[in-house]
Amino acid sequence: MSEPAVILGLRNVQRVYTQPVDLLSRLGGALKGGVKPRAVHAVAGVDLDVIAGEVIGIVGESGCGKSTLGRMLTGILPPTAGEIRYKGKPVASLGGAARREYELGVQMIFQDPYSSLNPRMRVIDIIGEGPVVHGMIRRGEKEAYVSQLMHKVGLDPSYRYRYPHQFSGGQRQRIGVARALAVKPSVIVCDEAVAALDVSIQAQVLNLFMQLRKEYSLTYFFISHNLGVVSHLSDRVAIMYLGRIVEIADTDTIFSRARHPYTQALIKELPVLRTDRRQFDTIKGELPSPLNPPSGCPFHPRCPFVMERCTRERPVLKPVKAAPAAASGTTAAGMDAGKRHLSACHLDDM
Ligand SMILES: Nc1ncnc2c1ncn2[C@@H]1O[C@H](COP(=O)(O)OP(=O)(O)OP(=O)(O)O)[C@@H](O)[C@H]1O
Repeated sequence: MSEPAVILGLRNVQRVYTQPVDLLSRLGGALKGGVKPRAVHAVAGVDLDVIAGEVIGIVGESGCGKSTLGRMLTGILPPTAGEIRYKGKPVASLGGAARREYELGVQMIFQDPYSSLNPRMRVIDIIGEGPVVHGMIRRGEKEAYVSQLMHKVGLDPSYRYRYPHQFSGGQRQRIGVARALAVKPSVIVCDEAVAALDVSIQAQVLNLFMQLRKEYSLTYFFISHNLGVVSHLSDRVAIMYLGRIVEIADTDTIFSRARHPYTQALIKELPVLRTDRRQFDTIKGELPSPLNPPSGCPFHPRCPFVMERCTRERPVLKPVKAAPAAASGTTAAGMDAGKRHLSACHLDDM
């Protein structure tokens, strides 16, 4: 069987922020004069192959590094260590036309449809200027091109000379989708793309994503704090905790055979999750500050199954041993990169 095409490959990707002092104080430090900025490992080493055409969901609590990871994928933010590859080539080494192909090929849709669109620009320019500037269409073709894209995303093309404030939240998010599509991307990174919308509108926008996926053969990197939202559209789900992936598997496996206690806790909470909540309040304790991460397994202070080993040794992400009932002749190690079930928990060694 041939290997699946990896469109984005991440190897030990990290992002360290030097935390400015005012941010430090927001993180709870009782800071008086003389405090030096400290390093925050927002993303502390992520290995991941994103397969062309898949929808991969990234889930975790606020502050676990999801947005930072998403921004690194688009090139907005460079990693401080590790490597990101686009279609097999290291992004850091791309220049000229190849760099431009990557930057256009990986587009981002942001959470806030109110602040992510320039209020002084008309929709025709928001959607159409990128393709003109990058030579994908001629200026004279802009009107027809934008009208066609507006139609595709469910907007009335006759509104193309309007400004963002003349649209509802859901419509603005559709403008953001059209702007991303306009430069013909292969990958779309959706960062909490429906979190700011009413629940009924969320469903419409999620359906739009799925419809466009088929039509444009898109790969989605779908970031959300809400496992419920992610489960509806993702082929695979990666669970992040304090800057690292702690479990990853196809969506059905995550729901039927989650191995990591954190994933299990997220699933248990699902019936009580509301889309406007950013914290999972039934998991014991709070997400530790990345300024001062716990020793050993980062989840150990909140884990109901904590063992002595967990307090001193950080478990690595490794293939989950197939349970005898679930093993159907294929071992986890023998499965392709897109299907593997990996978890980072010492319980798996028992
Ligand atoms: N520009 C920055 N400077 C300093 N620290 C930052 C910066 N951006 C993010 N951080 C810190 O990095 C960590 C990860 O933040 P990030 O926004 O990536 O997490 P997240 O999971 O996307 O959270 P949210 O869902 O709230 O956006 C947090 O501790 C955050 O305070």
